[in-house]
Amino acid sequence: MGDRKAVTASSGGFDAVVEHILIHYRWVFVIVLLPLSLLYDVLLYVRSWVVFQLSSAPSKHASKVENVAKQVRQWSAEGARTPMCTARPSWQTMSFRHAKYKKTMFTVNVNLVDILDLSAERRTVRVEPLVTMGQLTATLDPLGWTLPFVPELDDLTVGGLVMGTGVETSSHKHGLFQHICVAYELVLADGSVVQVTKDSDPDLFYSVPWSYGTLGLLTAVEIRIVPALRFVKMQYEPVRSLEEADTVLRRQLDLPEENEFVEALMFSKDEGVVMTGQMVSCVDWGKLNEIGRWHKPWFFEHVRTFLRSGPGVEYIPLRDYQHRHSRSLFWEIKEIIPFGNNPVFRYLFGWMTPPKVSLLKLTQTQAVKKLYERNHIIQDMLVPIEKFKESVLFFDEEVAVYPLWLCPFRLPSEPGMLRVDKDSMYIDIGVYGVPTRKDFDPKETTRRIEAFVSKAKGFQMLYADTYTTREEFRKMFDHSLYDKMRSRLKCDKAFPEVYEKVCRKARD
Ligand SMILES: Cc1cc2nc3c(=O)[nH]c(=O)nc-3n(C[C@H](O)[C@H](O)[C@H](O)COP(=O)(O)OP(=O)(O)OC[C@H]3O[C@@H](n4cnc5c(N)ncnc54)[C@H](O)[C@@H]3O)c2cc1C
Ligand SMILES: NC(=O)C1=CN([C@@H]2O[C@H](COP(=O)(O)OP(=O)(O)OC[C@H]3O[C@@H](n4cnc5c(N)ncnc54)[C@H](OP(=O)(O)O)[C@@H]3O)[C@@H](O)[C@H]2O)C=CC1
Ligand SMILES: CC(C)=CCC[C@@H](C)[C@H]1CC[C@H]2C3=C(CC[C@]12C)[C@@]1(C)CC[C@H](O)C[C@@H]1CC3
Repeated sequence: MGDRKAVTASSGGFDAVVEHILIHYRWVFVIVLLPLSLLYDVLLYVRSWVVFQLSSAPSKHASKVENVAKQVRQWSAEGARTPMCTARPSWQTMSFRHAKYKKTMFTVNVNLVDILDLSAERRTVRVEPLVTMGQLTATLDPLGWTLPFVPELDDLTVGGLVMGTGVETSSHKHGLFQHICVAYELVLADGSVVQVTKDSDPDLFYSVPWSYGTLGLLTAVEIRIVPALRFVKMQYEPVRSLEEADTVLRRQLDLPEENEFVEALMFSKDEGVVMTGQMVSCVDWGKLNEIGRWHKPWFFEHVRTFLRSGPGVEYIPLRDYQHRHSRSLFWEIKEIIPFGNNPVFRYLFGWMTPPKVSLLKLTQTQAVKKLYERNHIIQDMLVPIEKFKESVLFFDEEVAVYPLWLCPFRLPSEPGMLRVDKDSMYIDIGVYGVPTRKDFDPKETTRRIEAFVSKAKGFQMLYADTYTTREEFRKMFDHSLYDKMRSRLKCDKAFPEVYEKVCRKARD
């Protein structure tokens, strides 16, 4: 990775040798982690299986929520000395950083991990906040239902996606994760439990998304579901310039009835592949590609082959499609297991991959962390689709990291943090990897990118590092409804402001 030598040379003697081994041979440790990751998943699986067999989750939900409320009352009885946050340890979460505030705040156990109810009539599923995307697709897809879209990475939780955000390739039709949610159950700062919908309390309903747990503790979410078909018919269309990428993307976005899924990967600023897909129940068996099987190439490498072979069509099982970037952690896995896409490795060990993000986070050493800090960027920027070309060129000048993930999404004009004047089409530009520009500086470069995005009327995803000042942050995100709700719900002492949770200073 990038500047490995510089980091290694910064220490001397024994430390330098250890650091060298940890950085250059991290894959050895990661391979040891693989069976542990698998064991972790198996234990979760057994636990969920037992819960399902006992059908115990729905009947226990109320008492688990009461336990959350009891902790909030206890916080108040103890004098409300420090603000509250969830007790979920930082290493389990889907972001590179660890939240410092977990060590100082009053932590509330929100240990709610089950799927509660599926209603075919209402077309919704009711879940607890720690239910993961992997768990939901494994449950819903075989029953013939699925989420309108499934944010990638199996271990993303419903709570994190509601309080943060989620975006995927059907977002051009369905919007962000908040737009497929119809009701929230929350424990508020006074210990009361409320059920909120768009109609019952619009102010609270619209201010929950992007509030990062700073208005209340989420204990259940009702999410829309749609009928699931077994396969996705995929069309791959290579593009040879940014202009062409823009034209093809817009053409495909103009056909929402035909295209359930729209996504693109740019492999340089002039070369990429636009992918469109529809759910189907019949396949041309000769074109079936079960990309989720353990020995299959990493999905982004598979996509790259269409640059050589030209346009193509194939069929992918639905769940394999929904988790297509999970096995390669988008393309981050190549920094961790450089030979992971080699067929020998895939056939022998592919069934144990990916290593769990949480275990990678838990076991990463200071040396690796520093290396990532200095030579790596993980950012998602949400910009109006009109700014697409300009943004890719800007990212290219600043970091030139490829592949670049492009995911268009619809942003309705609604109250809340993401305020737009009219319903608009945006695009998520995801940059994950080692910048190849020599003058990359984690802070200064990110600040320039943030300023560009803000000027373009865009938004930064906040699981990533934000270096904005409080004023810049408030300019990017509309706080008017949020401030009103914090005052109505008396959040001042109970929860920090969003900025205090997401700014770079709040994270290690
Ligand atoms: C009808 C039905 C009802 C169910 N009801 C419930 C329920 O009430 N409560 C419940 O918790 N589960 C429930 N499940 C989920 C069940 O536990 C999953 O089907 C199973 O856990 C997933 O295993 P898999 O081998 O199919 O997927 P895998 O391919 O092994 O899992 C894919 C990924 O999903 C993630 N994952 C899978 N299951 C879990 C989990 N339980 N927790 C965290 N991550 C997970 C893992 O990270 C893994 O990487 C239900 C399933 C069905 C079919
Ligand atoms: N495809 C996609 O869209 C992807 C999205 N992401 C991002 O990852 C994050 C989700 O990761 P995940 O590990 O699931 O979530 P996290 O545990 O990181 O939680 C994210 C935020 O939500 C708050 N939160 C979570 N659950 C609750 C709850 N029950 N009550 C109150 N607040 C809660 C957390 O508060 P606290 O700090 O108090 O714990 C935290 O501030 C999101 O920010 C998402 O945008 C990442 C990768 C892909
Ligand atoms: C699709 C969207 C919106 C975001 C995808 C983001 C992911 C690529 C990152 C989210 C968490 C990241 C972490 C890592 C790689 C990139 C993510 C998966 C590591 C695994 C990189 C290696 C480190 O040692 C641990 C990191 C944990 C978080």
